[in-house]
Amino acid sequence: MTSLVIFKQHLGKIMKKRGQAILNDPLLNKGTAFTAKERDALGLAGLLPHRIETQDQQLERVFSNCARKPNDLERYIFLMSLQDQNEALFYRTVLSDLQRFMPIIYTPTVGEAALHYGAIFRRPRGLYVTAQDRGRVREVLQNWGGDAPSVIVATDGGRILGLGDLGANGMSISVGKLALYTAAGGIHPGSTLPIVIDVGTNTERLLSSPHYLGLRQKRIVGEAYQDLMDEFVEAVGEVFPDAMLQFEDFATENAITHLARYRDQSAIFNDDIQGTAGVTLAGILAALRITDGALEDQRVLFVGAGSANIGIGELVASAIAEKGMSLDAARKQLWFMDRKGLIVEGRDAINSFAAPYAHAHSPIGDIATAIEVLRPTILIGATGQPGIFDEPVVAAMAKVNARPVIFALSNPTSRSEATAEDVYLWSQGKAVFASGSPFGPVTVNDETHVPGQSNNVYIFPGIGLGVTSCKISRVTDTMFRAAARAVASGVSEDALKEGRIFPALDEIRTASLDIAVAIAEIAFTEGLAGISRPDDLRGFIAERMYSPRY
Ligand SMILES: NC(=O)C1=CN([C@@H]2O[C@H](COP(=O)(O)OP(=O)(O)OC[C@H]3O[C@@H](n4cnc5c(N)ncnc54)[C@H](OP(=O)(O)O)[C@@H]3O)[C@@H](O)[C@H]2O)C=CC1
Ligand SMILES: CC(=O)C(=O)O
Ligand SMILES: [Mg+2]
Repeated sequence: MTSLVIFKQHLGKIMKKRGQAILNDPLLNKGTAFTAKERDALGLAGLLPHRIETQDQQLERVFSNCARKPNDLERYIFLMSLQDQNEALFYRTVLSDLQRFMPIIYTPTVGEAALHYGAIFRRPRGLYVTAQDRGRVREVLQNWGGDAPSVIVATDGGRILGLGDLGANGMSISVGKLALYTAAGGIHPGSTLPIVIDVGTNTERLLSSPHYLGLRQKRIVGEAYQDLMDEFVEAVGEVFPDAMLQFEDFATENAITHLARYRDQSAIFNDDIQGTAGVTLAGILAALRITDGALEDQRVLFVGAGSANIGIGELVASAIAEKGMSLDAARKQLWFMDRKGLIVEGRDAINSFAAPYAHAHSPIGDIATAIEVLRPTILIGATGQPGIFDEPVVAAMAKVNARPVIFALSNPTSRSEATAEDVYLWSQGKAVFASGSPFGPVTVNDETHVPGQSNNVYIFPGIGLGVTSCKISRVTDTMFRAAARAVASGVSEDALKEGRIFPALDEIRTASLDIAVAIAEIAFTEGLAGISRPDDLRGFIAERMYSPRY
């Protein structure tokens, strides 16, 4: 369902609801901004203070209240409470300054919120499907009761950011991702549905915490887990047939298994595998405009062989192969390391998904040596291990490249493989650097470098916008390559001059629209769109983007 249709539904709803029911509905509530006419027509007389405010005046109050909070976790709690009261004002706030507010509602602060979900819990949001719901998942989904969602984000909390298994606390991530679908992708907030699939947790700290709100048991595994997932996906297809389903922050093996099992059933994708791949390919393409390199000439060393890096490897290999070589040959340019060192042919304990990258080579244990031997042009970390890109690693990259490209993708900031400051300093300002969580500009030898944020937030909102606007039935890898090209081409020459290889955050809605148009074109060509191609495709999609102004 498009945002436009949802918007019309809400207009219909506001005509039906009256008085307190309107003030208690965050999708309808405007608080002190209801006009005198609206107050009379909607039975609000006496329910609000006398003074009528503009949204800008309300915004000023939000800013000053937010500024008074002692830390970002308190600002997160405050903003989530605003979202529960007045969604339009919440999104107006977030969009007024994404640079300031995105790190609060998303990484890094959302990581802290996920760690403390039970302790800071105020009110439920979304749906909680548990292992005990086996056999009645449909019924649970039907209890949603709100408007049918067009975008669902579901996690089982198996690997939240780089923070490990957080069980039911993973709900914070589903909520955070969907806030960005609305802010960055213009998906109407009334058509988003966050879900946690609570299958337990293996994290002892949570199991013994008095505040933990999830199922207090170890994770279900094997057949019991797979059966629940099958039932869940089937139930989503029946209860919410028009919804796109995004899998988020499943542990790697489950992430890869679910994607392979369900991706051909409907519009389903995995953000950590495909969204991360899209944004990183975008970053590489933009970085090559700085280094003056060609994609097919790159050698990439991936540190970490989990869902994030494997997804990136597969997309980068397919993009290199598009330049005119076989997928096998393209994969030979990509190398992977895990905790046991370089993944090479014949080594033990190689996961099946990493096997295509186990090239013939002698073993190498540490990253700096691997760089000296393999001479990668690009180094990508997705390990959740802070600081493993240390001075010898960065110096080795700077020794073998005039402009080394280094991505430290792990989130939140506390898990980043390196800080921006260290990478610029240790490479004497030569590195083209991006990170999963934001870092500020760094000046080295009087030159200021602005790190990019290589985070899938640059991809999934645009995918959602395209899929929901044009009723796209499948989300394909071709679409993620197109999304990457769309984001990379949105990076200005001025941005590149300061080392920034992603669009500025205040341009993210344009980037999402570019992606939506690009993937819709593919869907029309491949017969995957559920509508006829509008003459003005860009205008058609743009007019479906939610605006939080009253
Ligand atoms: N920026 C973005 O948009 C995104 C970032 N991420 C980030 O990526 C990170 C990883 O996610 P995911 O791939 O799912 O996680 P996994 O935990 O499945 O994978 C981590 C990988 O890192 C390896 N590793 C751990 N420690 C080291 C080490 N010291 N040296 C070399 N390799 C090591 C592990 O090796 P082994 O197999 O031997 O244990 C494993 O292969 C997370 O921190 C997450 O926040 C994820 C998605 C999007
Ligand atoms: C950004 C993201 O999806 C992650 O760190 O898991
Ligand atoms: Mg994720």
